[in-house]
Amino acid sequence: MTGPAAGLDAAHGGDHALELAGVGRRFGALTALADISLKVKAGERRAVLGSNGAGKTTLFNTITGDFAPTSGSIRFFGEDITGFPVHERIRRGLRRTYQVSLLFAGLSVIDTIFLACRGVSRRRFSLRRPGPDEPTRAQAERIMHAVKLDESRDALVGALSHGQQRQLEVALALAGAPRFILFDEPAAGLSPAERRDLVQILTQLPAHIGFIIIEHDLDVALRVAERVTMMHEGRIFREGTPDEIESDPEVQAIYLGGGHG
Ligand SMILES: Nc1ncnc2c1ncn2[C@@H]1O[C@H](COP(=O)(O)OP(=O)(O)OP(=O)(O)O)[C@@H](O)[C@H]1O
Repeated sequence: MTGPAAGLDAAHGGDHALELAGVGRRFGALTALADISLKVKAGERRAVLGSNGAGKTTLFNTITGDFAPTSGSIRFFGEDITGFPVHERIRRGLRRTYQVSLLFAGLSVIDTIFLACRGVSRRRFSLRRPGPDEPTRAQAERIMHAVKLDESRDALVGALSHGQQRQLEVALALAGAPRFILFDEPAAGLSPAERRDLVQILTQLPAHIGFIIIEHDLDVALRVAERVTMMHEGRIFREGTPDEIESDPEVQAIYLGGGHG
């Protein structure tokens, strides 16, 4: 094995952040996910692509615990989390972002990030007012810098551009000590300049934080991911490097709408 994945194998003793074995999810008669087996190494950056209704968001919901799978098992850093509630998965370092914004318009950027850091810290139930040198304040400042929002530090969330709000959502996923993040279409609705910022933010995340990104913008997905998993009608039908996926005729036929390049 060569490239970034080889180093990861050595560094993590072959450990996987995520291991899905035979995961399925039905909604009544509809099979949204069928027999999904997927391994993502610790620190790996993976894109999951597929047309509308392929099952990508359902896949995220089963990993986070929002939906229980109807079959199969899910391991997170070796631990079977299949039956765990959402908060137990968060406690172990799993994070996600949503397609639809869940931000509070009336809070400032720094307060939003601070509260997110506080919410996942062990001091969240403390009755003492946090002081100016409280460690979560410093963490909030670092995260704000990592998502390029320094200049909007005291702006209200409702006054941010759509792109800045998406950057803030990435910040929320970085609160606490994330080990793995699920990004659900973070580039949706962004301008070309905002997309470039997002690519930079994602590629500059600390190396130990792995992620899966669902993204319709191929340019973004293939630039930030080391490996790509293609889904179609609830199943995985291809996995490979961005180059392999981009030049695959079947991928082109199904996902890129024909044109066997
Ligand atoms: N809560 C639900 N109840 C019933 N059916 C659902 C539910 N969530 C998803 N589905 C169905 O499961 C299938 C997969 O949907 P899913 O949202 O996972 O696809 P997707 O690949 O994320 O699509 P998109 O790119 O449009 O977000 C679809 O047929 C969808 O209608």
